[in-house]
Amino acid sequence: MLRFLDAGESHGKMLVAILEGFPSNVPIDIENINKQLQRRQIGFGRGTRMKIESDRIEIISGVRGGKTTGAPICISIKNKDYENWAEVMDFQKEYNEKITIPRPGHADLNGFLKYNLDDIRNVIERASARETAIRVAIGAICMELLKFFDVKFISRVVMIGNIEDFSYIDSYNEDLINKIESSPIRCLHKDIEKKMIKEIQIAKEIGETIGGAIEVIAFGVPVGLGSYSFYDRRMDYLISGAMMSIQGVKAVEIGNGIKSSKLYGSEFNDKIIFEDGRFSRKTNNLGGIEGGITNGMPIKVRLFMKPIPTTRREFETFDVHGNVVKSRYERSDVCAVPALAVIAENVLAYEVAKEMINKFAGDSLEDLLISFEHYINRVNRGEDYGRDNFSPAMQGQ
Ligand SMILES: Cc1cc2nc3c(=O)[nH]c(=O)nc-3n(C[C@H](O)[C@H](O)[C@H](O)COP(=O)(O)O)c2cc1C
Ligand SMILES: C=C(O[C@@H]1CC(C(=O)O)=C[C@@H](OP(=O)(O)O)[C@H]1O)C(=O)O
Repeated sequence: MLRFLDAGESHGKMLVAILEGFPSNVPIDIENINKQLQRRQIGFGRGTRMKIESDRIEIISGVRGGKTTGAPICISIKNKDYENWAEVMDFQKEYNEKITIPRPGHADLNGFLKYNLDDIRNVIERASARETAIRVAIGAICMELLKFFDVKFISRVVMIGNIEDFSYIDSYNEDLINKIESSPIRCLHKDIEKKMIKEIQIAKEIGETIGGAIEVIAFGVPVGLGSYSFYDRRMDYLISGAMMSIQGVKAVEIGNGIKSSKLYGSEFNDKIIFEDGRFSRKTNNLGGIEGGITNGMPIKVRLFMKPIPTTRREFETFDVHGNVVKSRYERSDVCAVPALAVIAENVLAYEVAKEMINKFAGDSLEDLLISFEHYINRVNRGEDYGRDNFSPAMQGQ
């Protein structure tokens, strides 16, 4: 079973993670991981912190001679900003300037009360979305594995404030990807991109922040990941939980889930097609998941992100002692929706890789591929594919 643990504070020395259960012999090109980290950092609307950081992964264990060994993969990403925070973050010497004014919308007040702290700084440090950098690195390692199964991802921004671009993408296409990757806001259409940028600029000028939505699609995921047999094996449970755990995400839609409640069953169902010995679907309203199991269509997920909680615009609030005070502002992103798209892509890669490893259980890449090939031959059977071609265990039954 694939799993990971991560640790690290936003302004601490570094972020670290251990990924366990990853198969051996998977080539790891560190520049591919760094590319994902870099993609997460760009995007119109980010604050000054992203000018300080230039995230790069360091591999500490589990990879040797360019390939995974099957041992736990330990990775880290340095926080360059630590240099400016060494005194504040010192693990021994207490820092005297405590933060006592919680920001609504952030974890500040709840974390302060829950952990019986005397400084909101301790909440901020771990609640921060800085943690998404290491999660992207984990997902990027999973992408290195998924390449062997031809699983590919597209992510883009579909909404900023009131500006929408829900145009339909049904296939993996390099041309589309180039357009998205060259857009400062990961928007597919230039005219809409301009309007989205304008929305962010207006928010910034008035000291406000703004949210939006993204879409991520995984192409090439085979039929049969996840299961209906138990709630926590359902693919939609796994994906939506992982996506909701990303800071600022307030809603997850799988396929055209929101529209579904307005349609008749026969309009919404994705009709079954059987052609050239393969099953597929006429449409993909369900976003590639039925009964908790992938159905071979692209997995399509939309995430809706609230506006960033920290605003430059001042307001009256309460400090932790119950005194009326002015709100506190240091620095902040105005919009992080483009970054969310990249995060979601990598978070989805982890969930898909985890279920691929569950389904095609093997300790090495070669074992996984043999199991995968056997399975794909079985499910994509042509009309002449008889029972004898099933696994040896089933022959003669
Ligand atoms: C990439 C990214 C960057 C973010 N940047 C900020 C930020 O600069 N300031 C801020 O207050 N919140 C920021 N957030 C959102 C907060 O981390 C988040 O709202 C907070 O941790 C509370 O969690 P919740 O919104 O999931 O309840 C960011 C989120 C993401 C995904
Ligand atoms: C550091 C990152 O995002 C941070 C997420 C974040 C928050 O409150 O979630 C607050 C900001 O941090 P700071 O207070 O240092 O400016 C963002 O920059 C990152 O994405 O790498």
